[in-house]
Amino acid sequence: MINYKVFDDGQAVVEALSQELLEYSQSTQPVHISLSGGSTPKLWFKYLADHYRDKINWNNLHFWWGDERCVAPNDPESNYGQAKALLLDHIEMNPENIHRIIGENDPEEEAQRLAEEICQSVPKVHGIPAFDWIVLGMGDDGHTASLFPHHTDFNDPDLTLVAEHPQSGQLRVSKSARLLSNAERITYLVLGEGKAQRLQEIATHDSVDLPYPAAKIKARNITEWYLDANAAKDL
Ligand SMILES: O=C1O[C@H](COP(=O)(O)O)[C@@H](O)[C@H](O)[C@H]1O
Repeated sequence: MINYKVFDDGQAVVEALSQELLEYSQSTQPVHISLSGGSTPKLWFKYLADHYRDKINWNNLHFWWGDERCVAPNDPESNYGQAKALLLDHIEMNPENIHRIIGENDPEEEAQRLAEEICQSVPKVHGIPAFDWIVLGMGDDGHTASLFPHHTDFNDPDLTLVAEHPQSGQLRVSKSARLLSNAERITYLVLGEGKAQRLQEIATHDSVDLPYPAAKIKARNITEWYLDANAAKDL
C-alpha cells in the first residue's frame, strides 16, 4: 500500500514539509537530510526562507543532496546553486553543515569524495550510512535523484555513482539506490498535473514490473508521497 499524503495545492504541501523540517530541527541529535534537485523543490525552498527562517534551528540539521549536475554552482542547472539562491543565502546555517556535491569537480573523483564524506559524517545502520530523511523528486520519466529507468543498477554496491542523462548526455553525480534505500525515511515530493499519469501507473502496478527508480526505491522505515491535488488527480 503506497502511503500518499495529498494536499489541495503546492503551498499546502510545502507548509507540511516545513513543519516536518521544524520538528527535525528540534532533535537533540544532528539530523542528516538529503534535499532533492530539479524544479519541484524551488517552491519549498522559497517558502522556508519566507516563513521558517527564524523558526528552524538550522544548525541541528545537515543538508546533503540526492544528486548534482556536473556544473559549477553558478550554473542555472546546479541543484546546490538553486538551493543556495532560494534558501541557504537567507538563513543562518553553519557552512560545515552544508555538504554540497561539488559539480565542478571531475565526476568520478567527486563521486568517490562524496562517498567518503558521507561515510565519515552519517551514522551507519547495517554498515551503510543511514540518512534520517531523504526528500526526492520524480521526473516525468520516473527517474529519481539521477537514477534513470533502464539505466540503473539496483544491485550496485557503491554508495555514489556517475550517471549520464539518457537524453542530454549531461553527467551527474548521484546517491546510489543502495544508499537511498538505507534511509530511515524517504519522502517523494511530486507536484503538478504533468506527473499525474506516471503516478497513476505506479499506483496500479507492482513496482517489480515497472522500470521506474521512483517506484522501486523505498526507505528502511517510512516511504511516503507528498502530492498536490493536480499530481494526484488520477489516483
Ligand atoms: O529527485 C530528483 O528528482 C528530480 C525530478 O525533477 P523535477 O524537475 O521534475 O522536479 C531530478 O531531476 C532531480 O535532480 C532529483 O534530485
